[in-house]
Amino acid sequence: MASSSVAVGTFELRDMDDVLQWGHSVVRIGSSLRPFKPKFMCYSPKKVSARTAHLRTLAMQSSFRCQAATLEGGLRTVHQNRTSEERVYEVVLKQAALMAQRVAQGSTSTPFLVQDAENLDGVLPVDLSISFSPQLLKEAYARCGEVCAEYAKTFYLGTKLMTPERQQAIWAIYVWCRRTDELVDGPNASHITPAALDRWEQRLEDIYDGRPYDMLDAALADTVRKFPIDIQPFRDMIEGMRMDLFKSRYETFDELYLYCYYVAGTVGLMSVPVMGIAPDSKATTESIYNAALALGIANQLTNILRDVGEDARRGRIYLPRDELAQFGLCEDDIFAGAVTEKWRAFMKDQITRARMFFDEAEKGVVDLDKDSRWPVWASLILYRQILDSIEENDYDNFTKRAYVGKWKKFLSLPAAYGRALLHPSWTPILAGKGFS
Ligand SMILES: CC(C)=CCC/C(C)=C/CC/C(C)=C/CC/C(C)=C/[C@@H]1[C@@H](COP(=O)(O)OP(=O)(O)O)[C@]1(C)CC/C=C(\C)CC/C=C(\C)CCC=C(C)C
Repeated sequence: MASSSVAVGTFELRDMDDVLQWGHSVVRIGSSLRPFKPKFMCYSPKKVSARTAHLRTLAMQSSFRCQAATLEGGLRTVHQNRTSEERVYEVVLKQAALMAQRVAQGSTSTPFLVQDAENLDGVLPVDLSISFSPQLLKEAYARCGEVCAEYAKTFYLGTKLMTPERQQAIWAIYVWCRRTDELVDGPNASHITPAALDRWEQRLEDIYDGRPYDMLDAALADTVRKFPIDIQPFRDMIEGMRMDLFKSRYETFDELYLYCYYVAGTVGLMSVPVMGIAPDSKATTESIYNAALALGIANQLTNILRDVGEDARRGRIYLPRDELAQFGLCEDDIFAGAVTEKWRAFMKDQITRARMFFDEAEKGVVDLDKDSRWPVWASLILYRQILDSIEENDYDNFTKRAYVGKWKKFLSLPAAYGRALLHPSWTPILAGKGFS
């Protein structure tokens, strides 16, 4: 799309006001009856009480009004006076609007059909004239499944519970994310330049235009043709990899939040349209996307807290410099790697914040389609336990790698399965009884 406006059905969304107005009304169509107020997380773990939802909404809307959102420009456009969270929220709104369009058209529990794409003119850049050979696609998806099984065995097993269309789509997305990550984290990372990432982005555009470069790309091209997955989260993940090329220090949590969105929050946004929303969910599409975003952020924060020592040995510090300073710490303390009382206090705060993001994510899992809940719960529970393990290591994340042992992992699976059985309509009854 070349313009800054987005056509959704018969609507033309020109700026953020339009998106807010349209999004807030449309996301409530069908099963989504409760208006959703964006609840921004509190950046400072010290101020857990946070601002009121009313103030948050007002602040967000007035800042949105001041600056018409350039949706197409994504997050690369310069946005003054807005927090990263507000900027990322624009992307959430756009994804939710796309998905809501799908909800308005019928059930989300079946794959998005190609003919539905005609009703989203301009939103999904699909070329309906292109069709891939079914045999090639079968092989392509099978290869994606193999890669997924090799890198993420437990997660792969979880996807086996999903419908064949969904599991294949998740594998294709997984493989693209893994390959993107490998560009800056894999064996050839030292040869990767911004120009190489630009080429990777061009290849992504080609995937969306129905011109895949190899068979793994073909699987993704087929997936984005079947499901209402917008290109923006994919572009943003590449942007995160660009950030990793030149940035090795983070001044504030706001900077870190943006990085976490780029490399992990995006995964949540890509996954929701495939996983689907439970037909009996009463939640708004927007709130479910928000939960998915929160899970990505929580995972990435956990990853960062686990890998402090390893990252420091590569010259990288992801922990916000201003928050370190609040605890009387500086980057030399990280390189020295001493577990002091100051360090423990700092880590406790960081862990509290990561858990807040997990809590936010948990609220949305129940609203996913029933077959998709188990792998999400499994990955959430397993990743969340890494935080417990950092505590068990007495906050020594310089020399010890926090991990979840085989037995704990094994026991988490039935726990995840049990939670996945929870029905969206049961949550009001179970809330307050320790099941939230
Ligand atoms: C069910 C499920 C988890 C689906 C997601 C599948 C998927 C497409 C995963 C792609 C993951 C990937 C390869 C991302 C590339 C960037 C990256 C490496 C991010 C880090 C992941 C962990 O990486 P790594 O393998 O290096 O970790 P280990 O060292 O082995 O521990 C991240 C930390 C981010 C991963 C982010 C997610 C999995 C997002 C999950 C959110 C959802 C699936 C949305 C769920 C919906 C609701 C409503 C809660």
